[in-house]
Amino acid sequence: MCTRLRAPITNTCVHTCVCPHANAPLRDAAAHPVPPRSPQALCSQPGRPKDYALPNASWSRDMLDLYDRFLAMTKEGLWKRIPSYNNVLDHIPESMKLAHEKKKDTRLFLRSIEAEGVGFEYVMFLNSSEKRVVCLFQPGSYLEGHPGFAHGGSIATIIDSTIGSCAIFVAGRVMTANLSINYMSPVPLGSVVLVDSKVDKVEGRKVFLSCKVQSVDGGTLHAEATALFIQLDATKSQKQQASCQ
Ligand SMILES: CCCCCCCC(=O)SCCNC(=O)CCNC(=O)[C@H](O)C(C)(C)COP(=O)(O)OP(=O)(O)OC[C@H]1O[C@@H](n2cnc3c(N)ncnc32)[C@H](O)[C@@H]1OP(=O)(O)O
Repeated sequence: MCTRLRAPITNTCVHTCVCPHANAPLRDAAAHPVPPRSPQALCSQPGRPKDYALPNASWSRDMLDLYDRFLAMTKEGLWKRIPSYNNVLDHIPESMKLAHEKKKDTRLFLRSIEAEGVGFEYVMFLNSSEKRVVCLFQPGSYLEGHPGFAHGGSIATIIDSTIGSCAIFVAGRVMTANLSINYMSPVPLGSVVLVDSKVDKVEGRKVFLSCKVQSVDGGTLHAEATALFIQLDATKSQKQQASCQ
C-alpha cells in the first residue's frame, strides 16, 4: 500500500493501486514525469463556459502530478472530476434551476480573479460511492494572510466549497449553517494541499460533514473541519421569492 498520499479521512490510499508510480517520490520529476498535454486537452469544450479546473501554466509540479494521478483514477470509474465555472448558475443542472434564476454578471467568489496562479487554483474530484470530495488546492499570492502563508479565510473558503460540493452531491440545494475549523499548521503560498471531505451522516434536511487539509506528502495536517449543511426547503424558498417580488 502507498504510504505517501493517504486519504486523510478513510486512511485508504487515494491511488488505490491504479497509479503505476505509486511508490515513486512525489517530487522526483525524472522518476514520475508529467506527460505532455495537447492544447485540446487543456481547453474547455467549445460553446461551454470556461472550465477553470483544468491545468494551466501556473500549476506547480506537485499540482500537475496529483491532477494526473486523480485523472488516472477517474478512468477506473470511482472518481469523477468536477468542472468549475466562474458563474455559480453554470454549476446547477438545468432541471434544478428555479424559474426566477437568470444569469447575472456575478462571479463565484473563488473564481473572481481571471489571472492564473494568483488566486484560488483548484480542482475537485468526487467519489460518489464514498460520498467524498477531494480538492487539490494551490493558493496564490493574492490570498496572503501572514507573510508567505495563505489567509485563514481563504482556507475556510476552500474548505466550505469542497465540503459544500460534497453536500450538494447528496442533498442538492444546500447552504452552510455551521462551519468549524481548527487551524494546525499554516499553508505556504504556492504549495499544494489536499482538502479531503466526506459526508458523515444525513438526518432529514441536515447533512453533517468533516474535512482534513493535508500536505501532498501527508506529513502535515494543516486544518481539520466539521460542517453542517441544510437542504433548502422549497416551500420556504418560494415564500422568500414571493416576498421579494
Ligand atoms: C459549487 C460551490 C459550492 C459553494 C458552497 C458554499 C456554501 C455557502 O457559502 S452558503 C453561504 C453561507 N450560508 C448562509 O448564508 C446560510 C444562512 N442561513 C440560512 O439561510 C438558514 O439558516 C438555513 C438555510 C441554513 C436554514 O434555514 P431553514 O431552512 O429555515 O432551517 P430550519 O428549518 O430553521 O432548520 C432545519 C434544521 O436545521 C437546524 N439548524 C439550522 N441552522 C442551524 C445551525 N446554524 N446550527 C445547528 N443546527 C441548525 C435546525 O435546528 C433544524 O433542526 P431540526 O430539524 O432537528 O429541528
